[in-house]
Order: sequence, then structure tokens, then C-alpha cells
Amino acid sequence: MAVYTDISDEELDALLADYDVGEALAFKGIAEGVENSNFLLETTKGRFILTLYERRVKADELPYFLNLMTWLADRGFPSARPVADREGRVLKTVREKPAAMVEFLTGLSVRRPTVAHCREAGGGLARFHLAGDGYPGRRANDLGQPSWAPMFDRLGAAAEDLKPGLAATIAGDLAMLAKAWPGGLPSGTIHADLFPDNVFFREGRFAAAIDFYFACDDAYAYDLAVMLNAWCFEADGSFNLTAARALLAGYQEHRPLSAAEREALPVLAHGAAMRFFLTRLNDWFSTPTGALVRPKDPLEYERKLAVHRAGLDLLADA
Ligand SMILES: Nc1ncnc2c1ncn2[C@@H]1O[C@H](COP(=O)(O)OP(=O)(O)OP(=O)(O)O)[C@@H](O)[C@H]1O
Ligand SMILES: N[C@@H](CCO)C(=O)O
Repeated sequence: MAVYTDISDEELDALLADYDVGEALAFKGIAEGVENSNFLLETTKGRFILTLYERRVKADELPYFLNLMTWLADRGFPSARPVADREGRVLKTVREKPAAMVEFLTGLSVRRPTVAHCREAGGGLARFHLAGDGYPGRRANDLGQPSWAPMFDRLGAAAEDLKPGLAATIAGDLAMLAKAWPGGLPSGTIHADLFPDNVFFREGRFAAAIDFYFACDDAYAYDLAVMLNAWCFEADGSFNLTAARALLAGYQEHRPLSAAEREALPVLAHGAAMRFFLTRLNDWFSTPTGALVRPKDPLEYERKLAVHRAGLDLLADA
């Protein structure tokens, strides 16, 4: 449940007095999400999401994320537009925490995406890449390939705890990834976390993307690789090639991949699985028992790593 900070009626009234959004009709915490406190606010003028940024998001990076959301919305991409107060500010402080209000988006995420959802979501990612082109904000990918080996230096014992023998296997993957990691691919602003819970559908069509707080500069094809892992594996751990091809086809309807990008997909997908394995492994062992939020299972990504290790060469001719 993701409401770490409560907001009293008085605090809400004081905040709303800065905005031209009407009067509050309803205000409630949202259970989904793990990083921040999110509230649904209904006023006489519309519906909004109020977010208090809690832990992982660095306050000085918030303008990059909020400006990106505005940039995308201005270019017709369905991302929630941040709402400015009467003085034109989108970044506020509530209970000494950075906070922002954004438009409420309608649509529902899906827990088990179908092949049709994968095609739509692939198209959504390409639209994100195209709309983001020219965004002047810069943010290096602090969870990109160069960060993985140093991160794992602190996590070897945790990997062994999870599964004896795993540390050596991961070290082998990391050495391979360092050698084979492609450079020079088309790059720009990527979402970097477009999991099914961050995509909304309406009537089966891609309707919106949320949660831009990992967005950064990196290879576009890496973003696609993150999605192949998050959208195209079955509950039994097998890779669904039909879903993967649909995701790639949906993407290429808007932005065709170069030969170099297609060739790079298997190693990018292996690396993307490593990124989520490592952050989940870190959270798994650093989240205190009884914490509000249950950490995500690193073993799910350990199984995905094993699939990539065995080779996904069929993707190249998708
Ligand atoms: N603009 C929006 N319109 C409608 N609902 C939203 C919007 N933004 C967020 N939500 C809702 O709030 C929930 C949590 O949002 P979000 O995923 O951004 O939170 P988070 O704490 O950053 O979580 P995480 O990083 O774990 O995904 C979403 O699942 C969605 O239900
Ligand atoms: N999408 C991430 C969580 C952070 O948003 C994961 O599944 O590990």
C-alpha cells in the first residue's frame, strides 16, 4: 500500500488554495505503487493525482520528470499533464516533501497482457520515443550497464542466499554483458520502466503511460528490451515469442528498428533482465520485515536471466 504520508483536511485546503482547481469533493489514498504516496483528488473542476515523492526520487531530478510529462502531453502523447499553481509552479512541498499534482488519466492496466495488448503497448512505446524526440532535459541512466557490476559487488552474498551458486552465474553474465554491450544505437529519452502496471488501456487500445521516474537518456531499443521482459513472459516462466513479435510489430508501425537495433535485442534483453534482477535483489534484502510494501521477487528475474542465457536468437528475424 503506497500511502506513506497522510495529509490532513487543513493541509489539503492550504495546498488547494494555491491552485485554480476548484474545491475538493473527494480525496483518498491509492493503494497501488511502491515508491511514492499517491492520492486521488476530485474537485469541482476535475480529477487529479497528488503525489508526494518519498524516497527513491531525488528532489533535484523532479523538474526533469515533470517537464518531460508536460513536453509529451504538449506533443499529443497521453501522459498526465502536471498542473501548475497560480504562480506557474508544478513542484510544491507538502509535509516537507516534494509534491506535484497531475491530471487524472482514465484507463486500466492489465495484469496478464494478451498478444493484442503487447502490440498496442509496443506502439505506445514508439509513440513515447517519437514524442520525446527533442526534449531538452538530460538525465544519464544511473541504472544502465556500467552500473551493474559495481552494484553486484555489494550483492554477491545476497545472491548466494537466494540460490546457492547464483553469484558465480551472475558474475559470468556481467562479464559477457560488459563485452557484448552494444554502443552507438539510436538513443534519446526512454521510459525505462514501461511495465504493464504503468500502461493504461481503454477498450483494448493503448490509452496512457504513467510513472516516468526512471526516464533517462539511453538506447531506444533498450526500452523495448525492458518491455520484452516485462510483457512477454508467461506465468510458468516461458518466453512467449508470439507476444514478443506482436510487441515489436506494434513498435515498428511507428518507428522501424534498424538492423543494428534488431541484432542487439537479445543482449539488450539479457541486460534489461539483469537491471531488474539487481534492483529487486537489493530491495529484497534491504526491505525490513513488516514494511508497508512487499518487495518484488528477484527470482522472477533470475528465471528470465536463465532464458536469455540460453539464447533468444529468434527475435532477430521478428
Ligand atoms: N495520472 C494518473 N491518472 C490515473 N491514475 C494514476 C495516475 N498516476 C498514477 N495513478 C495511479 O496511482 C498508482 C500508483 O502510481 P505510480 O505507479 O506512479 O506509483 P509509484 O509509487 O511511483 O509506483 P511504482 O514505481 O511502484 O510503480 C497507479 O497504479 C495508478 O493506479
Ligand atoms: N518495475 C519495477 C519496479 C519499480 O517501478 C520492477 O518490477 O522491479
